[in-house]
Amino acid sequence: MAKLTTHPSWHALNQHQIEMRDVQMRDLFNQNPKRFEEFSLTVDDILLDYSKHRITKETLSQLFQLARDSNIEQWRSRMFSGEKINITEKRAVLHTALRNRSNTPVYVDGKDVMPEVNAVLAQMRAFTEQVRNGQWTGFTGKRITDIVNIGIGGSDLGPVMACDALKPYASPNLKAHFVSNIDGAHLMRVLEVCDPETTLFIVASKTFTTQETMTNAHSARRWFLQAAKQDQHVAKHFVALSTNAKAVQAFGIDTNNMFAFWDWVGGRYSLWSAIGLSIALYVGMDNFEQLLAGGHAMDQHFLSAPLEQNMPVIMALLGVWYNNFFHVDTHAILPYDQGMSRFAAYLQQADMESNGKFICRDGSRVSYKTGPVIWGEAGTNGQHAFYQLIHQGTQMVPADFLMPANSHYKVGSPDDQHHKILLANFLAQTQALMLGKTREEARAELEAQGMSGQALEDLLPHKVFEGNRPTTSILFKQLTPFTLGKLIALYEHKIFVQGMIWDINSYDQWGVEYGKQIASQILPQLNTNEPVNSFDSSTNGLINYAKKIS
Ligand SMILES: O=P(O)(O)OC[C@H]1O[C@H](O)[C@H](O)[C@@H](O)[C@@H]1O
Repeated sequence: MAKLTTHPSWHALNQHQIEMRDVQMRDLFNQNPKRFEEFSLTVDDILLDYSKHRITKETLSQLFQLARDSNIEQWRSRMFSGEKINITEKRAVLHTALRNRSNTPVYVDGKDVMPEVNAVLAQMRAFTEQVRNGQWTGFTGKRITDIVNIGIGGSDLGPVMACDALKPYASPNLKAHFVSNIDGAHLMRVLEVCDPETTLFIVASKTFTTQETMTNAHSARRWFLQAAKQDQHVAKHFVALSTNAKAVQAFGIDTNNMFAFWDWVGGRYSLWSAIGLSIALYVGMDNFEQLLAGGHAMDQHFLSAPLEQNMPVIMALLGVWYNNFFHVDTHAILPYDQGMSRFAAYLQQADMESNGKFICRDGSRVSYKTGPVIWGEAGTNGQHAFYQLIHQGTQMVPADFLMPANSHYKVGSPDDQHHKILLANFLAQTQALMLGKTREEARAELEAQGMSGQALEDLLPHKVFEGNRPTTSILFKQLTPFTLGKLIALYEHKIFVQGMIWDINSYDQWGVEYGKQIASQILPQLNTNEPVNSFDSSTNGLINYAKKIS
């Protein structure tokens, strides 16, 4: 396959960037009253407005050519059909099969995976219904009031994000807690508010070997047994979500209480699998299946829409445009929805663990930038924290603004203004970032405030906004389970398209493995009193100092 930088479209985009560098979006809007219509797209109720970008029709056509030169359509079929596109781990990448509500067969190694997928969904339904209706009781016969998901990374971030986002659909009888950090504070703060008689622990780990999760799970079991006394009661209070039945058994969880998934589900793509059990318990299986249906609907769009009208493809290409041709370093995720306050954290893993790679699929080093730093915060909180830099800092920060048109919450009075104020802020920010404020406009504004002379001249440069800062607006009707499913799948496919263009393997994570390996070499050193000198001098110094003061 030709290298990315040898495609004619790559070269053309480099040339085109020189023409576009100083083009002002406000001029593009002035020149074309139909810009919004021409640079926006809907999938069901989700509107993607990408008109506030430094792009023209020409830019897009070259970007679509780059996607075609990178064989995006072929790669897309290869992923959906179960080919082992995760080449370093020799695995298929089939989170799409988990939400394949059409039930058409999906083959891995010649075997249709759908019967197994459906069997686990049925097991999840039976279990969640029993817990939610009080039939499943704890060791003293009381119903379950608290669920504690113990997991980290992909076994935590998706469930945390989705439970928070879908809180309006939650059962009033169940509280959901999440323990991920190995810092004992995380577990202890949760246990403090739980009662062992009414708490169900969900040990979520694809590998069932992750140090943080296993340590937390063992400690939770000790805490539980202090009250329950007998090992046999563990069966009522601990379930496992994993691909590793052997390790689950070794931990002491009955495999009847295990919900399986498979090695073709990447950790950061696993919320659709048994890893979503905490979501299903919290909002009910019908709502969980709505989430899956939303993901499936986006899959169908991604598979069938031509590249030019394909939402994930457009988002991916805009990212490539800024990343590789404007050389930006970051991308902000700014949901104007309190329930989505963990969405950026979720996408940090989805995107950065997938596309934070410098090795091409053929083992050579890339000669261009790959994944950007993903970060963000719920609006309007971010406005009062870091938006200053987005408005007037020296670097360009492309940002996605997301918002539901309707809130689940009505606050007090019938003329509740909360949601309108939120929307006004969303719109104001994206407009201001695009328009900026010229020197003339700033001057007129200061004069209108009665300023003049040197005082005005001194203040004037600080009041100018260059604008021309790109944003994507994503507006949707309401944050339902179905819509959340679509949004997550939208970003998953955006990440896929970018990874394929950058010619990297978006589905392994050797960098994370490396950190784990080093931690396991250091841990034994912390259990001795001897001074350590086997590492570099900084690491030795830190270990020895920590020992001295602890
Ligand atoms: O589910 P587990 O096997 O416990 O793995 C939890 C997490 O471990 C590592 O951090 C991986 O890089 C993640 O992709 C994974 O989600």
